[in-house]
Amino acid sequence: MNYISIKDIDSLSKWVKSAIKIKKNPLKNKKLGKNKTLIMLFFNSSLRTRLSTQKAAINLGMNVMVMNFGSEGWTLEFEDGAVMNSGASEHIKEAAEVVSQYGDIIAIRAFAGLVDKEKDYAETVISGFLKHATVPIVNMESAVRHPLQSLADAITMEEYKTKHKPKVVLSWAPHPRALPQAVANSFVEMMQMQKDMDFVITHPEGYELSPEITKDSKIEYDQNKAFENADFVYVKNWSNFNDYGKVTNSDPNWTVTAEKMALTNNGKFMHCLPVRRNVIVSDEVIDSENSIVIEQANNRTYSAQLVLQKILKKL
Ligand SMILES: CCC[C@H](NC(C)=O)C(=O)O
Ligand SMILES: NC(=O)OP(=O)(O)O
Repeated sequence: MNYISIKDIDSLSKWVKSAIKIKKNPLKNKKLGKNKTLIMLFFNSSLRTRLSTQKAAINLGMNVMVMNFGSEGWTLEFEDGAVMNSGASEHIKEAAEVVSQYGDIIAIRAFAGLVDKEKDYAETVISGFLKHATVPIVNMESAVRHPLQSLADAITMEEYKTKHKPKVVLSWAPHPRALPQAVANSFVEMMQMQKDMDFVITHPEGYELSPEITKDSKIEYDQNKAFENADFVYVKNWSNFNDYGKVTNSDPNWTVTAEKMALTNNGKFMHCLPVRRNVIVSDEVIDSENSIVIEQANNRTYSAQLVLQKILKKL
């Protein structure tokens, strides 16, 4: 069993309930991971994913090995049959097979390069590990998806929802750097699995996410209209998908302010973090009692722990 996409989950509602049960007694399965090793490979930076996933493994009694592959590992070649006479020192085939011998589960973070859309959306890096590794793979944010985040997001909304069918908004907000679409993509895919939620995506025209992700999800180009009566406002920047990897809009009118949150139904503010204060969201909003970003980050441990537990039980 791998965990690459939120769509690897057979029943989101059952997984969310299981995660909340784990949260109530996180050391219940402390022996499950005894003498099993989680290897975590980071091609990019992390705070929450690294610490919460390691904490989850510790809660299950696992050994953990972490490597900053991006700065400490060899440059990898992912193309089969490549003549390796330029930058790459090692082929993914050897790297994945060798790492598989050192651990029982491999978790990988490898962000989108935001240069070659085809390469990114082919999930080249994590697909290379999936193809050549001989142990289960967990996605800690790939080019296209961040399923540990979106499972934690689902857990958080379950904990905080106050009505049967809450309105949930995914809102773009400006950012000075080009960021991946992965978090937004996974949030959309998770929302499409929700049975009783009213979901809308809002972003400037031209900032549409991949249609293969959004499918028939509702898109509203007027942010204020999207915020009306919302119960959850999930905010995330992403770089342009159509003009791939570019920052073509940095309009501060999309920054989430108290005035915008006043349009909601006393809505909760959510963000995966890290967040650029007073660019993505005002201090007033993120410091308000309606902001649940810290508990949302806490739930990353239980999201990861449920995934690791399910994989361990199948080893
Ligand atoms: C969890 C978010 C990771 C990353 N954020 C940054 C700042 O690179 C992103 O936007 O995908
Ligand atoms: N939300 C999230 O994945 O945070 P990090 O990038 O700090 O791991």
